[in-house]
Amino acid sequence: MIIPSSAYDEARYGPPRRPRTARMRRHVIPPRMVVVLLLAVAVRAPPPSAEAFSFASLSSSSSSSSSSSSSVVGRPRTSPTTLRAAARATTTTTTTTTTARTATGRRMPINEDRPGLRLLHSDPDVYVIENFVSDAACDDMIRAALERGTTRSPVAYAGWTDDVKDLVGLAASGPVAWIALFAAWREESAYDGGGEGGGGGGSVPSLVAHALRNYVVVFALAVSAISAFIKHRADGLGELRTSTSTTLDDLSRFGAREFVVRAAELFDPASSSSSSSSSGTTMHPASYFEAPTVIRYETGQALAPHFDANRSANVEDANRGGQTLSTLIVYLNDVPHGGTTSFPRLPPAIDDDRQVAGGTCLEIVPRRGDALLFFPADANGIFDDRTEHEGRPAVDGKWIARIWRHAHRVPPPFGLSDSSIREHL
Ligand SMILES: O=C(O)CCC(=O)C(=O)O
Ligand SMILES: [Fe+2]
Repeated sequence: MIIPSSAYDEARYGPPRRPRTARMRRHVIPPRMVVVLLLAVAVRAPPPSAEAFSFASLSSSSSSSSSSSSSVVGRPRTSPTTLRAAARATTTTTTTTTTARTATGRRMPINEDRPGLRLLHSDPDVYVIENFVSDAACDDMIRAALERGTTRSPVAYAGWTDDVKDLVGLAASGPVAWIALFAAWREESAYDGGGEGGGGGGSVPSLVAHALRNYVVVFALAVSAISAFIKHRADGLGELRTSTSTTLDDLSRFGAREFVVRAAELFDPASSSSSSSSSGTTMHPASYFEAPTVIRYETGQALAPHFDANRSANVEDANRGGQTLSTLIVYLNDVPHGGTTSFPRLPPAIDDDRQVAGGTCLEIVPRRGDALLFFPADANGIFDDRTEHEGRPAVDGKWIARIWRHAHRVPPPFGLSDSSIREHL
């Protein structure tokens, strides 16, 4: 809080200010004014970047015991607000931004010869892969999820590091500095103009000291307000994802194992068993996966438009393999009504029976055993905003299993353990 000059307590805040000298009074522009102007110029805020107020990353997570995460960025249809979100735990991160930063690089490589691979959209590439896993594997994954129990897929705030940085930076260099300086100047003026001591005080060091003190106080208040605002936004983001989910990290179950094996073959054309990491050590391709997450949508449940990549992945997702380079979803049941996966920024797939008839954007009808494959970021981890997507509200019940392929090894509890990979893959 800015302490009004009338309440100023010199005993507490510093020694009495010395009276102004005659020499100081002769200046046309009082020195304190010069200091205020100089400081104001020095700290003047640059124009906020377009993204300064774009709240984007949320991350949602399932509350299963071993949580994996990914990030989804979403903009709810119900709100014009842009949100950026990244998923934590078994989930989804939601991120939307007002400004598009389109990935320009190539996506990560895959096995292009995979039978059943069908391109629905090129650049950004979106594929359907027919019969990616067997019906029996689909049923087993649903059974495993039911046995384990699904819980509400939470949404945790991702991208918060950038958002906090932007807001704090903006506040620190702009409003906070101005308020602190103005308040200090007022205090000084009030003190000079008839305060106790008959016009004493008002020295430059004193003004600077007051400005700094005010700055600290106002800055602390601004940070508290920003924290409360961000928490409020994060809490609200939970509503963007109403499904329930759980993680399947037990590869002794054949359904999950089949899914992971197929995914490993898809992402590592060179070998279905092992590949070399850039560090020279041998890494199984599944080491880059988050453990499969099974997500259940009951009637009316949905996942709002979001992104699976997180612009702040290097920091916020460092313990889960960094950026999400690819999303692989398998539909575990046929969903005749509702529950489509849509890409609001991409055009409909012409003449494709997976495309929703009459749809205005790329919108895929879930069919048991089929996979949907796309790339939320390019091979270098650059976020691709064109891959915004959503799980439309379910009418019939819908089950999916999802693997996020990250840029680096994903250690447990988010990824699969080395022993599990060694033993089952
Ligand atoms: O439910 C869907 O169709 C999409 C799910 C999804 O985007 C996700 O889990 O990140
Ligand atoms: Fe997603």
